[in-house]
Amino acid sequence: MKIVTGLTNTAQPEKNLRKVFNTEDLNLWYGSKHALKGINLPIYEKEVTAMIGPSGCGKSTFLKTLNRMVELVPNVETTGMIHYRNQNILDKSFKVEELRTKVGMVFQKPNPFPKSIYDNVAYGPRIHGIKSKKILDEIVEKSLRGGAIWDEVKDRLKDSAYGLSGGQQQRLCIARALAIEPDVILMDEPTSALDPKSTLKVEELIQELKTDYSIVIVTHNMQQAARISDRTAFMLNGELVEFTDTNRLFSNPEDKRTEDYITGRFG
Ligand SMILES: Nc1ncnc2c1ncn2[C@@H]1O[C@H](COP(=O)(O)OP(=O)(O)OP(=O)(O)O)[C@@H](O)[C@H]1O
Repeated sequence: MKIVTGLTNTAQPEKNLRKVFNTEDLNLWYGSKHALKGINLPIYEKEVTAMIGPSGCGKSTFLKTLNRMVELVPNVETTGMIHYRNQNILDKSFKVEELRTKVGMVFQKPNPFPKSIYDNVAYGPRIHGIKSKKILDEIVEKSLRGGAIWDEVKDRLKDSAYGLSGGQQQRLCIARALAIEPDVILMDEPTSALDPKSTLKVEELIQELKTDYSIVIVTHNMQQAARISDRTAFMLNGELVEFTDTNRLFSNPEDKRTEDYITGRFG
């Protein structure tokens, strides 16, 4: 049975890979709503991991637990463990600021700051105490190149970021995330507000970025997961139903619920 076409990625055997994150029996409640139910999920280094599943299944919630952003919502309770490179980030003694320097995030809608292109990218490094213009110039250029947008903006770095197209703004936001030299980049439906051409550019960029970064991407688009990820996690009603090599998940899923979802029977 061939369900999704265009499968090109074959993930490496898991035993050869290091984990950047590993969740153990992770549960999360929004008040009385049990949104994550006993999730055990490893995120491997320098891979693209896709999170798929129907609306409301907990994909974004899972993503936001990885940088502890979910704690900004009132009445959230989390149990279990989230290991980030062998430290439990849910441990009371763990400093969330440390995590923010290691884990960057790109959101669904491009959200540049109301600042110049240059200042958007220099923002994070400045917060981390970098003052030297020369060093900031270097970081800005390197990050914009990394975000595959340098050539388009190098002559207008002092212009407002709001003057860029939506697709350019999203690549700027990726460049802004790169400027803090993260270890992991979390992406919450990063192309859902973009046109097909910009989507393609961002997808190509994600493929390039995995050489240096570990990426977790939430996507509604199964073709996109199939195109760009090495491994895919399918969630349903707060549970992790299946997590495996993307090729395998889309061509030979183990769980009937995964098969029903990827063949479009629900969701
Ligand atoms: N701030 C919140 N307060 C209460 N419930 C919430 C909150 N955020 C999310 N939820 C609930 O938690 C569940 C998981 O939501 P989440 O946004 O993680 O799902 P999702 O799979 O990312 O959905 P979508 O694909 O629609 O973005 C849903 O039932 C949602 O209604």
